[in-house]
Amino acid sequence: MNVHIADLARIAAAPSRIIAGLMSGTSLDGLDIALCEFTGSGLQTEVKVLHFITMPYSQEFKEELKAISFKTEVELQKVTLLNAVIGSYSAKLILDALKEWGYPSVAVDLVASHGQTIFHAPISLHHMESFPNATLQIGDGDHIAVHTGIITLSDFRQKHVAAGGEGAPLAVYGDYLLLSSPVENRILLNIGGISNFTYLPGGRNPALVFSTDVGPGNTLMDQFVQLNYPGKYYDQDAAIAKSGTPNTELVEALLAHPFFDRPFPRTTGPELFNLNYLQNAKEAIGQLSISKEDTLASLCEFTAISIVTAIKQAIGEQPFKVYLSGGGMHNPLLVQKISEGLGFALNDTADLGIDPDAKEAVLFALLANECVAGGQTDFGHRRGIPSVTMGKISLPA
Ligand SMILES: Nc1ncnc2c1ncn2[C@@H]1O[C@H](COP(=O)(O)OP(=O)(O)OP(=O)(O)O)[C@@H](O)[C@H]1O
Ligand SMILES: CC(=O)N[C@H]1[C@@H]2OC[C@@H](O2)[C@@H](O)[C@@H]1O[C@H](C)C(=O)O
Repeated sequence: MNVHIADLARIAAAPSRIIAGLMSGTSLDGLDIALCEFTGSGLQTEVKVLHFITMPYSQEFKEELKAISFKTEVELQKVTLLNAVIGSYSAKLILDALKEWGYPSVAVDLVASHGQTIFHAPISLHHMESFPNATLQIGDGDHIAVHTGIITLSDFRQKHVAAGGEGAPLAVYGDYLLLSSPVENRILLNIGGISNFTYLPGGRNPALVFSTDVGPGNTLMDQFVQLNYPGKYYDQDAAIAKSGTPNTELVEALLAHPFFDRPFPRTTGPELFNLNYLQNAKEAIGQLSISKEDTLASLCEFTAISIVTAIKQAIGEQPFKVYLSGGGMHNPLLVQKISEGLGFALNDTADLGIDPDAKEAVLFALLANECVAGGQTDFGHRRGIPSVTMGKISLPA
């Protein structure tokens, strides 16, 4: 038997596993690494996050990623090169993080790598009837396995698409196993570049849970700041948005897109929510000279309204709690507006034992744990939530 397959069988059968989960989202700002210890699988899964770090990308690397991301036309040679580079760079960042924590790489059983989404193309975006839903994450797992010596699982979204989904959101697979409650109705709201939530009705009925993207989280605000305030990456503590006033007509124009009428679950990305989207909304209302402050205040208002509307639509009249995660939970104006819209204060996933900044990296570690040591959760025959395990396995040699 191949020694690595024997190793994998041992890891799968062991009572616990150490898995490094890796996530880099649409902000292109760095690689989140969560070193996790798992025991059990399925609804018996228990996870302890041993260490978490965001390894920031250099400005140069961010620019390389930006040049090939979310555009219909890019340099194919660059995509090919970066597929290898992101893999080997991720391996270096994992080894650097392990060194910083004083944790030996031989003690890590598996790496679970999301890769970098460079284009997300559900049918609702491309509208080409002869083509399916599709999504592309690069940063090949073989490079990670070879350079770290650790068995690596990667490219989690393709199985979801192959089985009829849009390749996202995958959050439901982890949120259901780790964070659902027998009694409390929960919304787990992640505000990254794109915002998404998981609906977890109390009682843990897998046939009722789902995750959906809502629309933009930080991405429109971040893109606007990066273009208009050289040297700034985002509107820290919402200082700029707080100094402006939302333009009601602009907010309404931003909300007037058929994406917001699509049924749950729906998915999207910066391919749709970008500065052209903002420009089109300004043109639609014939107001091209709205101040920068008012534009940012409007983007914040729009983001909050789209989130509140989608949550209310999902939850109906039941009592529920909201648990936040993702970088947007550090934007005080956005959180205040969501909280006002819902009429109560919001919790975050730390209240459920998961560091909200680490949550998505933990999710991919959990998907690897299920792939190797667990199995499929049966969500029933539902659009957008195929009952599959995900991840491709790369051996180190
Ligand atoms: N103090 C703060 N004030 C305002 N916004 C903040 C603050 N801290 C973080 N943010 C927002 O969070 C963003 C980073 O969030 P995060 O890293 O979750 O995004 P992401 O990696 O793209 O997520 P995803 O993978 O879900 O797309 C920043 O770009 C900014 O918009
Ligand atoms: C295609 C893709 O990379 N989608 C991401 C993105 O970032 C947030 C949102 O859009 C979500 O759908 C997804 O990530 C999370 C981790 C998910 O799949 O649940």
